[in-house]
Amino acid sequence: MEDPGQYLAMMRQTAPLVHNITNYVAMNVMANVLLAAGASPAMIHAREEAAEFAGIAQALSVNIGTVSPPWAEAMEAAATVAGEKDVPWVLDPVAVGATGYRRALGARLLALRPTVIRGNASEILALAGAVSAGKGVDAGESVETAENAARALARHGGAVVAVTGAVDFVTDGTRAVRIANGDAMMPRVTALGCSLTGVVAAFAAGQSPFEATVAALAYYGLAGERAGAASEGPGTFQPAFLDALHAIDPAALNAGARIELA
Ligand SMILES: Nc1ncnc2c1ncn2[C@@H]1O[C@H](COP(=O)(O)OP(=O)(O)O)[C@@H](O)[C@H]1O
Ligand SMILES: Cc1ncsc1CCOP(=O)(O)O
Ligand SMILES: [Mg+2]
Repeated sequence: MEDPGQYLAMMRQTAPLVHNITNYVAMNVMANVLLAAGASPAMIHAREEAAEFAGIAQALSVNIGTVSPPWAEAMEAAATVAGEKDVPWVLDPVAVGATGYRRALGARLLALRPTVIRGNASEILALAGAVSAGKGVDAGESVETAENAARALARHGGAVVAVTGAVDFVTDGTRAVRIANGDAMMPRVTALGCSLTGVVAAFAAGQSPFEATVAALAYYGLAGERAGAASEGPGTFQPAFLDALHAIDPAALNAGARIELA
């Protein structure tokens, strides 16, 4: 992709209102990540208002990390409205293969046709119906292992599918790319995957989902590289990562993005 920076520029210009139905662990981290990137996050999960709010947001992210039945109801209602109103929505199927409850909810959310699905390799494999070796919320497989599952999910559901890990993979079922940006410290800090899903939603607001997703992943990985170079471990990585998200501009993204056709 020639100019991922243009998608960052447009996201910042729009400063989209991103509605997130996320988990207790990610709530604060994700809101700070979205603010640092230049979006406006709102964490709203009550079933009494989630659908209404999805209709006024510019993008929605749905994350099943600490889901329980009332939240699941809110997720399904919000995703339904997003579909009706052409609000792009991104599914983060956290630990979807771990329990029958999660597998069933994952299937129901998939049927509501997310615009983008972003997960680690084990989550994408499980969502596609394969057996996976996920360890709770953490991946047990390499990204390459899930590439065929990602292609099948994308072709079947019409979503852009992003598998993240050491080298990320994104496909819309026809096109596919790999993004080599990132830092090995990122999976050692909780909620950075969840927060990435919110950033993908922000980029997808009013922009072509495949290109927006690729640009968001390169931007996020580049911020991880900068934070890794500026920190000494998981503790200092977190503030350095927020600073890097804020500091990276479109020119820096174009210079640092490592995107290749797959
Ligand atoms: N080993 C790694 N090296 C570099 N970047 C990584 C590595 N593992 C994950 N990342 C990056 O961390 C971010 C979150 O992805 P991931 O850890 O796969 O999500 P999750 O936390 O949902 O499992 C992505 O930007 C991804 O590229
Ligand atoms: C630890 C944990 N437990 C339930 S949700 C959650 C956060 C997972 O965040 P991420 O997938 O971004 O690492
Ligand atoms: Mg995750």
